[in-house]
Amino acid sequence: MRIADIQSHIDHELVSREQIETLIEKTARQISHDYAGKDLLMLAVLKGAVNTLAALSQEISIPAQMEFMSLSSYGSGTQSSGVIRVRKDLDCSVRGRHILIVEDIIDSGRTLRWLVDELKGRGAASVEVFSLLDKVSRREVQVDVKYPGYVIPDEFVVGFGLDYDEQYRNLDSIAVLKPQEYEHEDQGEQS
Ligand SMILES: O=P(O)(O)OC[C@H]1O[C@H](OP(=O)(O)OP(=O)(O)O)[C@H](O)[C@@H]1O
Ligand code: HPA
Ligand SMILES: [Mg+2]
Repeated sequence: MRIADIQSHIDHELVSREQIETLIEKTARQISHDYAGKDLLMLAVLKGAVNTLAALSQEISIPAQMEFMSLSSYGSGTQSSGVIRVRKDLDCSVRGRHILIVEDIIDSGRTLRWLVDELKGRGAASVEVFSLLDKVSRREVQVDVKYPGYVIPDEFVVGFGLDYDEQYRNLDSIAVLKPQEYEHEDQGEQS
C-alpha cells in the first residue's frame, strides 16, 4: 500500500521508501562486515520489525539465522503501557550466540531495555541493536544502539511495519496520520 492509496488519512510522509532502502543497504553492508566469520543471529521484535528484518536480511551478504519474538506494550493506542507483554517467546537458546536485535522504532526505550537485559540474562555472547527509527526526544531509559536509524520528531508514525491499532502496517513508507485518526482514542486506555 502506498501513501496515495490512503491519502485522506495521511497528514504527511516522514521517511520515504527510497530513504528506507538507502539506510537499510548502508546498514546491511556494515553488519556484513562486522559479523563476517561470526555466527550471526538476527532477532526481530514482532510485529513492527517484520518489514525491516525482511528488507535487511536480503541485503546482508553473510549467512545469518533469523528468529522472532513478539513483544507488545502499546496495545491499541499511541501511549506505552510501560509493561512489556511477551506474546511469543524465542523457540531457540541464545546461549553463546551473537545476537543482532532488529527493531522498527525506539521510543521510550523500554522494549529494548527489557529485551537486551533478558538476552544477556539468557547467556548471549553479544547483543547489539539496529533500529530503523529513533524518537530520541522521547527516551525514558537508556539503550546503546550500534546501528542507528533515522532520528524522527515526537510524532506517532505508521507504516513499514508500524501500526496504529493494528492498521497501516502494510504502508510502504513512514507517515504521520491526520489528527482526526486519533480523536476516538481514550487517553486512559493503555493496554
Ligand atoms: O521504545 P518503546 O516505547 O518501548 O516503543 C517501541 C516498541 O513499541 C512498538 O511495539 P508495540 O508494543 O506497538 O507492538 P507491535 O510491534 O506489535 O506493534 C514498536 O514496534 C517497538 O517494539
Ligand atoms: O510512533 C510510533 N508508531 C507506532 N508504534 C510505536 N511504538 C512506539 N512508538 C510508535
Ligand atoms: Mg504497535
